[in-house]
Amino acid sequence: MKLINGKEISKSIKDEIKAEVEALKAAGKRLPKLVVVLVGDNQASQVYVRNKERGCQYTGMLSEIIRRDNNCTQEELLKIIDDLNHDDHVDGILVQLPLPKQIDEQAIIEAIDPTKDVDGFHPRNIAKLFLNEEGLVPCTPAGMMAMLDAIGYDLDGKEVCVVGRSNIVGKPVSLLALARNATVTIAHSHTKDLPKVTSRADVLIAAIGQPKFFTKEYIKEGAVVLDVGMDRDENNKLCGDVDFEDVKDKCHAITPVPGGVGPMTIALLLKNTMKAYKMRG
Ligand SMILES: Nc1nc2c(c(=O)[nH]1)N[C@@H](CN(C=O)c1ccc(C(=O)N[C@@H](CCC(=O)O)C(=O)O)cc1)CN2
Repeated sequence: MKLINGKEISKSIKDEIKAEVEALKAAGKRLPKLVVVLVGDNQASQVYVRNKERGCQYTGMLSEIIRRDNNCTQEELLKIIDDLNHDDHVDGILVQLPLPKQIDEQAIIEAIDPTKDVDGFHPRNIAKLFLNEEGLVPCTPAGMMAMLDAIGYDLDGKEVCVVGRSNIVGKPVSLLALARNATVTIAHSHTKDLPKVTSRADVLIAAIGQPKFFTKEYIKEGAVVLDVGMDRDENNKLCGDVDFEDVKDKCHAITPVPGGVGPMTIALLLKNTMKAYKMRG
């Protein structure tokens, strides 16, 4: 079994970005800037946002975090986004999800200038992904493709099963796999006989948010398993959707949690910020 090390792969992506930022600095150019908006006090979101800030610091990119409490209104947030859209020093805008219930997430996503939408969630960027056009691609799905590239795994003609149909992960990663000529199945909570469906897959992408759900009867011998889960086990320890210990000897390659897909999300966010900077000229 090959362990797909997200920490290592993400570091090499961050090092490439760092070199690009150093070249910009040496040329006396303006540096790329990411602004993250964090609303509320979700503990996990605080960690992810801190990691995003650290990622920017590592590469030398500029970053700013705008924090608002749980009572922030939709109007207040829309005003923040409008200001950032018009700020020429800002290349990337990211609103950390989830948002408090009084705020309509989709309205917020749609308010972000698509050229600064480094999450790749704006309908215009989703349309580009759908049409296989160049745009800003959601970070977690793009991170998984970068992991497959890093281990030299070609999706052409392979059976990929994505379990989970979220707008952030399941749907976009299915489109990316399709663009690489994979045969894609999207399974979800209404899928009948899930083990039969998943055990046909050369690549299983687990994105359902249920701790250690996927045991070895769900896995094809020699499969590649990408675990997007960020769950807590019975001892409150961080784990994925896949029962790593149970499946590891059946896989060709597998991502751990932590240290797998998560760090790739951050690296691809930095890559998108650099891309947005370059696109804006
Ligand atoms: N606006 C967005 N919100 C959210 C996204 C997103 O892509 N854009 N995705 C997730 C959370 N997320 C990024 O924001 C994210 C999740 C996990 C990690 C990560 O590095 N995880 C570590 C473990 C961290 C820990 O100790 O808890 C790992 O897997 O090794 C990075 C980013 C929802 N919201």
